[in-house]
Amino acid sequence: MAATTHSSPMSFLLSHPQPRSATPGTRLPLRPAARRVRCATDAAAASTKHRRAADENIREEAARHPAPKQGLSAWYEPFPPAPNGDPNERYSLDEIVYRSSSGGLLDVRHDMEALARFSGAYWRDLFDSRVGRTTWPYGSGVWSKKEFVLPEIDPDHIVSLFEGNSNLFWAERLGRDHLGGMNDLWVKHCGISHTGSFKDLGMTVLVSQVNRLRRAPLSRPIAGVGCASTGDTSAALSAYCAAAGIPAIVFLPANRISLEQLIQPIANGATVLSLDTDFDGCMRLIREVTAELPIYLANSLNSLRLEGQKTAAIEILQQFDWEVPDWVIVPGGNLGNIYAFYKGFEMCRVLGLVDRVPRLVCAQAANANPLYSYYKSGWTEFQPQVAKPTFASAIQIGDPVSVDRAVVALKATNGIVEEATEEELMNAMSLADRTGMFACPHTGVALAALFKLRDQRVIGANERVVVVSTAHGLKFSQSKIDYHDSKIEDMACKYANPPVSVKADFGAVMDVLQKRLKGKL
Ligand SMILES: Cc1ncc(COP(=O)(O)O)c(C=O)c1O
Ligand SMILES: N[C@@H](CCOP(=O)(O)O)C(=O)O
Repeated sequence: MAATTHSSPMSFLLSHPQPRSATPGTRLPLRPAARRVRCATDAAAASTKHRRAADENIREEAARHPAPKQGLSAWYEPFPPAPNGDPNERYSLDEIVYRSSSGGLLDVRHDMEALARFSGAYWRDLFDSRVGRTTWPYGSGVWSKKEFVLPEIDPDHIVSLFEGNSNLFWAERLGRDHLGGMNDLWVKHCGISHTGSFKDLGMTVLVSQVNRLRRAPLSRPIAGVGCASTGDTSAALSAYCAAAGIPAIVFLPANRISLEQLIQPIANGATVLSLDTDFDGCMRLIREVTAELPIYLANSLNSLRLEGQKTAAIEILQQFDWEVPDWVIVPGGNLGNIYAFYKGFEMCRVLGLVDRVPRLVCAQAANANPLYSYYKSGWTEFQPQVAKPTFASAIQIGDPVSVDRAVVALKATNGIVEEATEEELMNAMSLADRTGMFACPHTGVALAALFKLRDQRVIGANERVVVVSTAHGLKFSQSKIDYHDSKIEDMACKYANPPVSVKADFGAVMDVLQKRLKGKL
């Protein structure tokens, strides 16, 4: 489904004006008012009583107050445990290993007995006490749950941009006016985040562990960190590596990611390879390359990532004051995230922070729906596919690495898989925008699944539902431009709202406005 280039009222949106810059060599004079503000601020700072010495930073301060040792630990185990495999197969998180001895997936396992020495109420209170602080590293929504993530990592090794703590938005109008009077519909805005997607949550964990491995005493010879990407993993990897001073290498499918996503790793100084293949092809290549070169693999095949991503589930519980929603709807591509959500909810259940888990829905684009087809076959036959282009370009994935993880998550939560056509996902996204959001097409996929499940009466009007918004809509502005331009082949673009070209003349402007406002005045 290609959008056409042409001249129209929207075409001004296609050319980007150059930002104005000061003439090279000229220095902008510091205005006297600004100078005054600075002096006043300096004086205020001097009189403020610091918790730490003025020459100490928050990392150093944290090092002076080490958390008490709680005997917690985590390691890698085969996922799922192989029936005839070695029951003792496990690896330290300090090993560089992505696959079990039988070639299967790995999972990070926590010492649940050690965690269970503390009550659910203890963990709830601890996590609540850290929200909204700047104490290193707990100002991060991920590291505020450090004990459930990487309990043993030294805070000094953590690479964090204080990610997480994202908005849980009450979608009042969307639920009430467009979903049959739903009164408890929420959108978890994981994309309103440092690099504009939920990938930040996992990347802080992975890059922190790499940082630990590279530094003394482990001093592992890791030359860089690499990933294949449909645009969001690469953005997150590049930003966290840049923050840590670690080289990043990203493999991108040429012409299949948005311009905004492409510029992110370029700006962050990553080595960007644009490859003439799709995401699945990039994934195969990065796996081969990381087996040959000392490049650490950052895709969610590496289960470290999911430890960070699972904190979004814990955060949702926390934001509802530890009440469990009825449904959580997650758009799925490589399928790590749906499992991460399950893992976060299940860990809280097992440790007594809550008493049940929500039902999960994984939503796929119909053009890239291998999990949906698998689900529809009654989980009998998984067929990888060549995914077709979709406006939800970050989930154009035909051979997801975490398919087995997704099946575990869905079976354990009495979950559902839904799909959305291009028209359904773009309409759902655009309708959500009309109620005050600025959703990305992937969120459109999840919203379209909700519309279907409401129509089928699977989800009730009074149930508490959370739709996970995985990326910021601004990363996908071209798809919105195409939609509002109504020039997408075979799509009615029901909610298109193009700008109106009007002569700069009072009468002409009045005519347009009167027509628009007819019956509304
Ligand atoms: C914006 C966005 N939404 C959803 C997904 C799906 O997540 P997962 O690959 O973990 O299924 C991805 C990446 O695949 C993504 O970038
Ligand atoms: N949407 C992802 C696809 C790769 O997923 P990952 O979670 O396995 O890294 C991306 O943005 O690259």
